[in-house]
Amino acid sequence: MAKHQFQTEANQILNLMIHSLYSNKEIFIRELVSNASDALDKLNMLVLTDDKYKEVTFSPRIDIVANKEAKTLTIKDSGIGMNEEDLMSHLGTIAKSGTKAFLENLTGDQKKDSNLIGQFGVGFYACFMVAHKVEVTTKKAGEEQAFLWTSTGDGEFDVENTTQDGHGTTIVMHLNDEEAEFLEAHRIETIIKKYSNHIPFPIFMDKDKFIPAVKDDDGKETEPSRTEIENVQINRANALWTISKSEITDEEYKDFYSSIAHSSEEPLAWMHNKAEGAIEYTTLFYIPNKAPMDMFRVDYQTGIKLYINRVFITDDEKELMPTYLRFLRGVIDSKDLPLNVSREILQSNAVMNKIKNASVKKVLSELSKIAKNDSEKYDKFFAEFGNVLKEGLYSDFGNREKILELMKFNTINSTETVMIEEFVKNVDEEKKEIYYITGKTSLSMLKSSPALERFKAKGIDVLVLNEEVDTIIFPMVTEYKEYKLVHVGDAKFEESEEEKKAEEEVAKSYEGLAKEFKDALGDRVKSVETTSDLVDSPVKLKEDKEDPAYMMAQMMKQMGQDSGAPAPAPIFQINPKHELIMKLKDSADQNLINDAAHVLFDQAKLFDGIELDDTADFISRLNRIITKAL
Ligand SMILES: Nc1ncnc2c1ncn2[C@@H]1O[C@H](COP(=O)(O)OP(=O)(O)OP(=O)(O)O)[C@@H](O)[C@H]1O
Repeated sequence: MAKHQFQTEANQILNLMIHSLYSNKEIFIRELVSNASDALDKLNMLVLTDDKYKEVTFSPRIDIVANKEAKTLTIKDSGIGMNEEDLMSHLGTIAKSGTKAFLENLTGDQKKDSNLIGQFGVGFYACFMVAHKVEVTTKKAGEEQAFLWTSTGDGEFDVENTTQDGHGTTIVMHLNDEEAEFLEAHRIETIIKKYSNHIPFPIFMDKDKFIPAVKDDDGKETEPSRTEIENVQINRANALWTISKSEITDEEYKDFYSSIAHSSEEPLAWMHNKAEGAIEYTTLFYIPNKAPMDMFRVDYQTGIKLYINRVFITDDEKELMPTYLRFLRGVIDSKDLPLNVSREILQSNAVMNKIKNASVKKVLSELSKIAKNDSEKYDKFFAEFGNVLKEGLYSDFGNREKILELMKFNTINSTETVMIEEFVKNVDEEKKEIYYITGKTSLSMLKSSPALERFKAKGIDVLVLNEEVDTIIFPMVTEYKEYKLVHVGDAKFEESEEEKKAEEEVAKSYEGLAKEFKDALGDRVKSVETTSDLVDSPVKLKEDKEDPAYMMAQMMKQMGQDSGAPAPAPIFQINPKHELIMKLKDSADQNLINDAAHVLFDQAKLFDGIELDDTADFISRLNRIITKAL
């Protein structure tokens, strides 16, 4: 017998199972049955596609045996099984991507952490919530040697050779005294119906069967009533997605979600679609209630399982759906793909691509239906997944218009978010320009940005995009139908000849102050100029989009890289109609002009959500100005 230590993260999860998580213990059955079902899926595919497994018989079943005397619960499957190497790596270390995120998100608060466990497939280790000792006997299909893995969950596990008739895995859990409920047939059956009713393989269990008394013609009892033990199938074992929609109840849809998403929460919505025609396929997609914890990690786990004619192929293929729909959970099943499809083939397979493209269109149109018919639900969806969906605006050019129509926008004129179809109703029909502002600041701050003043003065509504991703994505979105999307900084309004002339004159009369500001600020600004865009604010910053450094930085940003180079110097714009600027023009106090140039520049940066280089300098200059004013 060889003793081994659990890897650190495995140990942390184990400790948590044993000492912290007391609510919703029943999910350990879901987790083990789901592993058994995965093991059957894997063997099914190998038997059908790999000559090495030609001799292996595939007779799929899962058995649950409760032994009240010995206080053991056993879950047995006739799946792929594990060899020594599998046992060591799968049941001793944790390689799952979500694990780290799970451990990082733990709060130490029992209640909150119990909820987290629901969002996260806890896997095999969940059995230690109810058992003080677990024995796994297993033999891999096509191999000779069987192994026994034993652990009491105290940091170590043993692996030794053993014998076993067929291939597959048997897990015996020695239950803690207070967990006797999990030995009751009706309790187990309820749990199976709740979480595992629609896994595609049958689950069997012994159940008491009541045999009524036998009576003769006179009504005299010839045989007393008795109970017999009968081994029965306790789940429906039908792949839910293959059943027609009208025959599936909401409860069944929800239960299936719970088994495939390992979640105790209800899904927000589901979409079940059967396509018949040149290519036949079925999809069943769910939108979860909450974003998966690993959604913004590069190593996120996919939630779509691919089946080929009901044979499970993979649940680890990120190409099945575009990454901006990575929150979806569900199934794609098609008869029209080759069973021995490899990952490379899958990615370039024309049938798969057609299924993928049609599925994306379907999901987007279903989302649009929800947005129209159930705005409350849609708002919930958008709050959780809006920023992920937004990624589609640059990664899925073909569906850009549809994705844009699924966005919810803040605008300067509305207190609630609006959708673009609504928004364009108020856009000038001649100019056909949709104006937007982006910035990494709070919504209220961005709404009061000086750059919006001329729009407010003209009563023109503007989309206010204050998420960091917006600053990267929206410069790439230039059109919506016949409308142009224009950044507020690039918007041009027609001016009469007189207006232009007047502006030129104003600019001339401010040349002196502009030069003094430029001298004071040096390389921090590219140039200083007057602007007619401002109403209430004295100054604002403008990016010089012609500057090669700006273009370079923008390109790097779009590729998701930070160039590390300092941001290119902006153009500093001053408002000649503002009292402060007018007074500075007439001032002869060079020190004051110098301080004001710095304070105003910093003020403009703050409005744009840019951190100050030297806050102490800003404060001391501001204080000097105030002192002078007193
Ligand atoms: N009954 C089984 N038969 C064969 N292999 C198994 C069985 N149970 C577990 N395993 C192996 O152990 C691994 C770890 O299982 P665990 O339940 O901890 O995580 P998982 O199933 O990979 O992830 P998740 O629970 O999130 O789906 C599995 O991926 C599988 O390789």
